[in-house]
Order: sequence, then C-alpha cells, then structure tokens
Amino acid sequence: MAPIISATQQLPLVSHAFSYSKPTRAGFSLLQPHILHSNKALFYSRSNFRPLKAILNSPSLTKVAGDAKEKEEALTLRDICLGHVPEHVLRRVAEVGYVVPTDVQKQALPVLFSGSDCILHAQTGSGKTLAYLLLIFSVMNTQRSAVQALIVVPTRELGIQVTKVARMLAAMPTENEAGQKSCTVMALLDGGMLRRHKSWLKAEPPTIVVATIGSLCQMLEKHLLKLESMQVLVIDEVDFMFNSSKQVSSLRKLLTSYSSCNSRQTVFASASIPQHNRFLYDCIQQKWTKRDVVHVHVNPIEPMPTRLQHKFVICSKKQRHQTLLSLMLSDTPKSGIIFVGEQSEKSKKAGNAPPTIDLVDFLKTSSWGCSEILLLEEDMNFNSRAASLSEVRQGGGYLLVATDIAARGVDLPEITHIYNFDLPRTAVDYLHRAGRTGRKPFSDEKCYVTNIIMPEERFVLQRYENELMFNCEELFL
Ligand SMILES: Nc1ncnc2c1ncn2[C@@H]1O[C@H](COP(=O)(O)OP(=O)(O)OP(=O)(O)O)[C@@H](O)[C@H]1O
Repeated sequence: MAPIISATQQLPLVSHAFSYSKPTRAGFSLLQPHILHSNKALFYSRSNFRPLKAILNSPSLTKVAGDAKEKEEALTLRDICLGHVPEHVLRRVAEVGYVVPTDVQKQALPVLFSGSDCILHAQTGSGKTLAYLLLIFSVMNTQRSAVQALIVVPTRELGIQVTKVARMLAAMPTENEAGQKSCTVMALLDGGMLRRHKSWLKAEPPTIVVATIGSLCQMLEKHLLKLESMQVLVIDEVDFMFNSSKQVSSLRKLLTSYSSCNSRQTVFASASIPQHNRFLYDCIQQKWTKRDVVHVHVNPIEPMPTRLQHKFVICSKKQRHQTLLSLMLSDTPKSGIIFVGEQSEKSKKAGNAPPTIDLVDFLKTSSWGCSEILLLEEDMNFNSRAASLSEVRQGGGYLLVATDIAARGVDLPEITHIYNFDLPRTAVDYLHRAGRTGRKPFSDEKCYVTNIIMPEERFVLQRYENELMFNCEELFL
C-alpha cells in the first residue's frame, strides 16, 4: 500500500473518483493518480460497469488523507492557480474578492489543470463557473487569433452572466502588461445580433465564445466559426441540455462531429446529474469525453445547500394568491423569486393570460408595497427579458415573478427568499429553483424556500424531500 499513500499526499482531494480501467492485483499501479487519492474510491470493470471493490479505507490512509486535507484547507485560490493562471487574471480574482477557494474549486482545479476531462458535480452556488473559467485562462494563448475555448449554456440569461464574469477576469490593467494581448470574449446567444457577430468573427475570432446551442450551430453550419483550435469545451447545466428535446441533437453533434474529444479538454458542469454513473458510462461510450474522465462529485450526500430552510403551507387553489401575499407580508423579503408554472397549451389556446401575468397584476394591486415587482418568462421578447434581469442586478429590493427560465444558473446573491407558487415538476427542478438563494459561498445567513401547495400535493413534496434529503416544515397562517 505504500505507493498509494505517497501518491495520496501529493494529490488533490476528490470525494469520489471513478476509473473505467480495472486495477491490477499488483498494487493498483495502473490506476490514474487522481483515483488513488480518495479514501473512498470505487473501481469499475471494463465489461459490466459494476463496482468491483470499495477500497482504501484503512485508518492509516485516512490519517494521511486527513493531514493532506488540513494543508489543502489553508490554500488560497492564488496558491492553487499559481503557475497555471496568468498573473493579471490572478490579480483580478483577488480584487473581486475571490481569495479562499470553495470546495469545488479546491477539488476540481488541480484535476482541471492536469488536463483531464472533468464532470463538475457540486451544489448550486458553489462556484463552478469560476473553476472552469480559471481552467480556460490557464490554457489561453492570447497571441493566437483563434477560438480557444467554448462555453455552451442553456439560456441567454446564463450566457450574459458567464460572459460578464469572463470579461471581468480578462480585463487588462490600464498600464497594459508588456506585450500582452487581451483575451476577447464573444457572447453568441439566442436573440443577439448575429449579423454583428458574423463581421466580428470574420475580422478577428474571439479567444473565448459563450454560446447557446442554437446560435452556435448557425455559425458552425455557415462555417463562420471554426473550432479546430478549441482547447477547452465547457457544457454548463449539462443535464438540462441533454434533457431538452430542442437542444440534445445539436449538442451531440457539437461533441462528436464538430470537434473530437481527443483534441480538446471537455468539462461538464451541473448541480444535478441524475444517474451520474450511467452518464459517465455514456460520456466514454459516445466519445463525449476521453476514457479517463474524472467525476468530481462534491458533497454527494448533501445535494441541497444546508443553510436553506424549507417550509410549506397547505391551502386550496383559490386561496393561493392570498396565501402568498400573507406569507410575503410576514417575511418582508428584500429580494426574492416567485416561481410560477408554465402556461398550459390548452390555456394558451383558450386565450387566457399567462399565470405569471395574473400574479404580477394581483401583487401590483394588493397591499404589497415593499419592493418592486418584475417579470421574467420565456414568452417575453429578449429585450424585455434583458431589461428585467438588468434591473434586478442594479440592486435595491425586488420580487421577480418567473417561470423555470430563472431556475438554472442565474446568480443573484442578494436573494434570500424563494416562493414556489406552483410546485416544480421534478425534484431536480426543485433543487435548481431552491438554489437561486443561498449563493454567498462563505456566508451562514439563513435563506428560505416556501412552497404553497394543495393538500393533494403533499406527497409530491414529500418525494422531493426524500430524493434530495432535506426537511420541509409546515407553516400555519
Ligand atoms: N472563491 C470564491 N469566493 C467567494 N465567492 C465566490 C467564490 N467563487 C464563486 N463565488 C461566488 O459564488 C456565487 C456562485 O457561483 P456560481 O454562479 O459559479 O455557482 P454555480 O456553482 O455555478 O451554481 P449553479 O449550479 O446554481 O449554477 C457567485 O456569486 C460567485 O461570484
């Protein structure tokens, strides 16, 4: 076991790592080093993909892992990134206030810098964006005029946000560092001005592209965007993308036809990867990633951030508006999101107003006067969607009435209250809606998720509680 322990001391902590190759009896020497580091590693056979052994649980190994963990806990983001990420980016990282790495950054960055393909699987609000952006900045060569990294996101809103963080990190100091060209970031998003992007792409390709899959494929089909120099491909909210009938075929094409997994480093990120073992298997089988892809799964036994408090109120369908108002008047949230279900096709055909608009109208004419009420939903045009989000980002108190379009990735750290006016359709949707609050990584401020349910929905909520391992407390108004 000695070689395993010494390998362990030098390697990052990975809570669960999976290898697709079989360990030999002669001391696991053929295993990838990152796999040896976990004190609970599972190894899978090539033939049947079932766990062969759970090993490395000896007390001595646990102690070594514990010592290594203490050392790692003292590391700053700068320590982890030094020698990989350019100095001016590290300075920006510190200026913005990112000093201590979050768990996912601590665990994933060494794996990412080693060049491995990676599945970043960590709670909402845990800092996955910064982790993959730092990898991108570590491989960028700004002297080359070519697209070197591509980040694919499911919605325009998330794309705008990721672009903003990437540009903020890429910003050069005013006294331009000697000979350094700055890195350019293009947002190629649905609803954007594709004509302007075409001229930009023809004139000089950007270093990083943040794209929604529809706009991206248009550019690829017209050969306006070329991916032969792409070194890093990130698919954010990967489970959502694979689940979306509109996006999945283009996504598969991007992963296998427009570029090859052998010529790029592939990173998939999400807070939820249902059936992650199956997904990992598919990644290898379908050649979306290389065979030695690493699954960095942070805190697997707690999919939901622990500082969220979950509550529910039972009422009849007719009482829901009034119940919501009473809840808000007693909570007086400064900023929050009220999630409403999408309008059914039947209701659209009948010419009814969407339930979101009904709710906004109700709140505007009610006794609620504490903060501004804003709307965000798919059917709004892109300009109005952008206006709503930019208003909320300018600070001040607000309540955003939204459909699930706001449930994925959107980062509004000031939000303390989430109201599910309609229960989400799945546990995964619940996880992402709830995760729009509690987004300050090192804060222990309590944040609240309140569900307004009808009596017959209690068992659905109970199912989500079991699946996501949280507890929901009943409120009596
Ligand atoms: N090291 C850090 N120190 C302090 N704040 C950080 C750090 N890393 C990230 N953050 C902040 O944490 C918040 C959440 O980060 P991010 O949006 O990347 O989460 P995420 O893991 O992608 O969540 P989701 O799964 O919901 O998309 C952001 O406001 C970001 O600025």
